[in-house]
Amino acid sequence: MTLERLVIRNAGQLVTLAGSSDAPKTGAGMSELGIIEGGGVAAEGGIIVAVGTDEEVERILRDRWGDPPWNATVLDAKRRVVMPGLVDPHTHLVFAGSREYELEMRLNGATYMEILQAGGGILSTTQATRAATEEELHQESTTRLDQFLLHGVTTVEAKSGYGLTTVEELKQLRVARWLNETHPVDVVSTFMGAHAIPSEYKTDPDGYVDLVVKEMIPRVAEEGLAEFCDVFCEAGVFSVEQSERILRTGAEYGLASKIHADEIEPLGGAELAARLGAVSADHLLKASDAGIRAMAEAGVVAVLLPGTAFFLMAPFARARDIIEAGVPVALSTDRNPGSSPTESMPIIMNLACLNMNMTPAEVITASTINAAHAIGRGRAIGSLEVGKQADLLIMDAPNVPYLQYHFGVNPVDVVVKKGKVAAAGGRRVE
Ligand SMILES: N=CN[C@@H](CCC(=O)O)C(=O)O
Ligand SMILES: [Zn+2]
Repeated sequence: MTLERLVIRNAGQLVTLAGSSDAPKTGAGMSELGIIEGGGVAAEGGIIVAVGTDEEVERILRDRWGDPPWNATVLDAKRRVVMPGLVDPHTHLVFAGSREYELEMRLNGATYMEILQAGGGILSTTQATRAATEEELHQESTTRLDQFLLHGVTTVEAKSGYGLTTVEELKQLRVARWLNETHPVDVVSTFMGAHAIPSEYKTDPDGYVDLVVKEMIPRVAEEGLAEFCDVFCEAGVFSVEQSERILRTGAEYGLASKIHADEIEPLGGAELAARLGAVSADHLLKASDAGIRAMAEAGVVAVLLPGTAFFLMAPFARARDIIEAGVPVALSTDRNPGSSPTESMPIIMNLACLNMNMTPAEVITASTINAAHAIGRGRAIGSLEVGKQADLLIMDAPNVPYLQYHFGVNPVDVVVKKGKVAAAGGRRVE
């Protein structure tokens, strides 16, 4: 059996992001993209086998495959940007329904938390998700994954958290596993039973924490359904103490910690993430200076979600302060039906640049190699280096800054997933 071969040549800018597979980029390092002008890349069996100038790649391939013709798919990048596939490290992918009516309520003055406390928000999506079959959830989520793919995302993290009973949380995670098996986009699962206090436990929140800790986490671990455990640590949802108990139990069962931290109130989620050595702390709109410093010391990745600030009409996270403090920053859509209903990482990247003052180069780092580290995949994806998975994009842009300049359109032309063309010209390729 011959392994599938792919060659991309004639990139105007080949954005490699090489050299950060062991640890995410921080500070000035976030601006180092390892660009090769006039570059090329080749893959065999889904793995990158050559990266360099076109001449270097040709030489490596002659050594490896002999004289051409090579029986390979050869793509001409036409002097455009070639870069790693985007990684989205924070989504609530698997759910049923939509919540457009809440946008109108918010425009009329209701807040996100008021809607949740009145039994709407996450709780209304929970009702819809409980009522859906696994097949229905798989179908709805496949449509979302298709959109992710067309917008250049080749790996997503997906959280549970719209089940809020043991059976329903396991159902969501099984759908995520099924999507990973059936869709070209890789799906990395996170258990987030602590996403909201379900109505049944409204008067007994600690009883719900008991259920998460004593029943849900052991079952999730037993079935091997998730790699990470996440908590919505927020005033009126899960306290710092409750969050700590849940995340420590998750860690005992082998689930690495993530946390929705300091999104609406400055509760101390960033400090907790640092104390626990969490892989990432996400949102951070209200993170304190001390929390940010502690994250830098502990090496916690900050996953910033500017789509959420934009859609909730809230002040954006302090990306500049966070980067300058030495915290590695990643970006994500936070795809969910309430606070960020988009699969477009390119739009998120535009928002990060124009509303959080991240440079075009930092935005690329945050959406590739640093995002890969935020889900424990830094050694496998997120950069174009020999031995890594051949997930890459040809963009309709002559250079990196152009990607943030020509906003509001989908800049992705070709998506290569594991060495095969998975989408081109805005359509999936089977
Ligand atoms: N903030 C908590 N969870 C999600 C929103 C989920 C929802 O509204 O359905 C978030 O990350 O923004
Ligand atoms: Zn979220």
